[in-house]
Amino acid sequence: MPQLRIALAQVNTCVGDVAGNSSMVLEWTRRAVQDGAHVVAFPEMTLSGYPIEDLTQRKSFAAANRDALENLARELQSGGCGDALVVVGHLGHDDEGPRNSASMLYGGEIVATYNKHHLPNYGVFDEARNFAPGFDLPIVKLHGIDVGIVICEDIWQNGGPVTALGEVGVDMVVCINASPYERSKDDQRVPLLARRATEAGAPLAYVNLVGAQDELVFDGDSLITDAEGQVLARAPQFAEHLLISDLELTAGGHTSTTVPAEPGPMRMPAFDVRRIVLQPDLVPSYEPRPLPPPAEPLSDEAEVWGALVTGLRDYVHKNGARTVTFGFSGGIDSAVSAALAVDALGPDSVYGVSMPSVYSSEHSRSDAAELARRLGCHYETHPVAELVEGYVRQLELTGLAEENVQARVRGVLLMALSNQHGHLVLATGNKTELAVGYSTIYGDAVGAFAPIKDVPKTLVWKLARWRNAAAEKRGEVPPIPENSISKVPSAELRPDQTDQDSLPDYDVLDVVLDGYVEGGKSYQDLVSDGFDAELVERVLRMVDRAEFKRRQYPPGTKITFKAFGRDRRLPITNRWREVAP
Ligand SMILES: Nc1ncnc2c1ncn2[C@@H]1O[C@H](COP(=O)(O)OP(=O)(O)OC[C@H]2O[C@@H]([n+]3cccc(C(=O)O)c3)[C@H](O)[C@@H]2O)[C@@H](O)[C@H]1O
Ligand SMILES: Nc1ncnc2c1ncn2[C@@H]1O[C@H](COP(=O)(O)OP(=O)(O)OP(=O)(O)O)[C@@H](O)[C@H]1O
Ligand SMILES: NC(=O)CC[C@H](N)C(=O)O
Repeated sequence: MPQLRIALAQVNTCVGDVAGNSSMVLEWTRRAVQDGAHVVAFPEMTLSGYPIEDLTQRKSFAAANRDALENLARELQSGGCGDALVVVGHLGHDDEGPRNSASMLYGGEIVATYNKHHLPNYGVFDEARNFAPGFDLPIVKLHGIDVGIVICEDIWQNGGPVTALGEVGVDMVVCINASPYERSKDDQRVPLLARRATEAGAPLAYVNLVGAQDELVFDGDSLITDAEGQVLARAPQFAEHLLISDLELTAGGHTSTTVPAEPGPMRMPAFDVRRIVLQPDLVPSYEPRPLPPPAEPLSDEAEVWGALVTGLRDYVHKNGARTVTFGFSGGIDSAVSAALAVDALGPDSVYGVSMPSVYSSEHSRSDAAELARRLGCHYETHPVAELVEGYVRQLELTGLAEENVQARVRGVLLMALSNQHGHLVLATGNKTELAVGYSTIYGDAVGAFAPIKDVPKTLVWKLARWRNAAAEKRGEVPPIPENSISKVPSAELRPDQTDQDSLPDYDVLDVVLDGYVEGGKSYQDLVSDGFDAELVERVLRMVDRAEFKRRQYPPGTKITFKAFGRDRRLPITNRWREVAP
């Protein structure tokens, strides 16, 4: 039976760094070829990075991609990798406009290019705005094996190129991806891949991007299934990885180049099938190796933690910074943000600041200091009482105006430290606070990046407990002081304030928010679910009114199905309310 050694290069690219991304392809292909790989596949839009948004409109950027691709083909050949089929994603451009393309490089040439057919245009994706769809279906025969190529969304829609490949006949499908992480996404991906492999009647090799780009995190989790959809090999999540597998493939001797005509919206117009033969019937002789054991999927909390660490680390490093600073209040949000920052950047890159006001409790200082001690990060104290008093006296402030000045003075101090020392400022708000507008705009909401902005408050506590338990299991000191987890949450902006003075209990609030924001439920749906009508009305009003605050909040890592921002785009000026006033 013909054998093919395939390498899936699960790499971390950077948007716009065409030269760096090309060097990465060269280096990883060399490694794969040294290990005997015949096919090496890289993720979607490897040369450009993903997503590139309106960079697609820059002809100079498309030209740089084209030059890099041609150079790459030559350099692979001169570097001794010319006998491997290298599949690489890049920005294409032709008479129809920008394309989301995958080219196949072999023998120093670009032997075929496939343009993504299904362009996702929902949630965080705007590909119909950015690309023209493709209808070419190149199938490359290497060592007698027919290899078909598709790109990410092509497997998420019924019909289209995978159906067509199944009908004309292929021996293997390579799917290159930039599939963003969200909780439980692999519950969808794995059955989906199984369905498409069955439809194509061939094994499916799925290579995904890893790393983060602005608010999106790509988890990797590349895998290979057999023709029945059984997982044969699987790469770990949130780590670069070269997954090399020997596949026993049946050479089907397919010759058809026409997809049987079958009317229907998914099949119009027909695909232009082209078969390209690279090495007629040459089957290399080599000793097949057993498949590596598939990587185990992570638990829910481990997966979320991995996503948050990756999102923060790549945002900081890819934007040229090394250090971060933010307020350590002794509360749970800043404690979890600090543990994440230390896991992402190392303790020497994290600068915690305690900024007590006249209303700050003793435990806010001692818990913050204990957090810094456990994490081994930098820590200093800058009291804000006198600075706040200056504003209060001069402007004769009272009530909420006085409360918010405390949060704003802290914001000013952090921005000053950022300017002085070059740290990025982190905003520590969680998804629940963002939903209901429970933060002070230009106060605790200042920052470059908000690592937990898509994490509901109840999940923040769960993650804190999980992170501490994981440390204990490894024989390490749990990073988060128990008191920060168990204390009653408070903004400490006035005497004896607690979050529950202004908000419903977080356990209930998070369920209502999940229904309204992620589930898209109406007021009536939520009342029918059994929630108190007055409570639902109050929560929905808070959410609707806070759009202006969310729009000005810093970017942060998406982990849920519907994160605020690109996933949920609402007008700021908006008089529509779910419940009539
Ligand atoms: N549509 C709109 N577009 C743009 N701006 C709009 C606006 N509507 C109001 N505004 C402006 O927004 C401002 C009011 O918002 P803002 O100043 O934030 O004040 P506000 O939302 O009234 O109060 C902040 C709330 O967050 C709580 N808080 C503060 C600090 C930390 C925490 C925490 O737990 O982490 C919680 C605090 O206890 C209080 O309940 C005003 O200047 C108003 O003019
Ligand atoms: N005394 C303080 N010293 C330093 N930073 C503070 C202080 N109080 C608040 N902050 C900053 O403002 C953010 C908002 O905090 P606040 O205590 O008002 O509410 P919170 O949402 O309960 O957050 P946390 O759980 O971190 O306390 C904190 O996460 C912290 O970064
Ligand atoms: N890059 C893409 O086409 C991604 C879309 C796809 N539905 C996914 O999330 O995996």
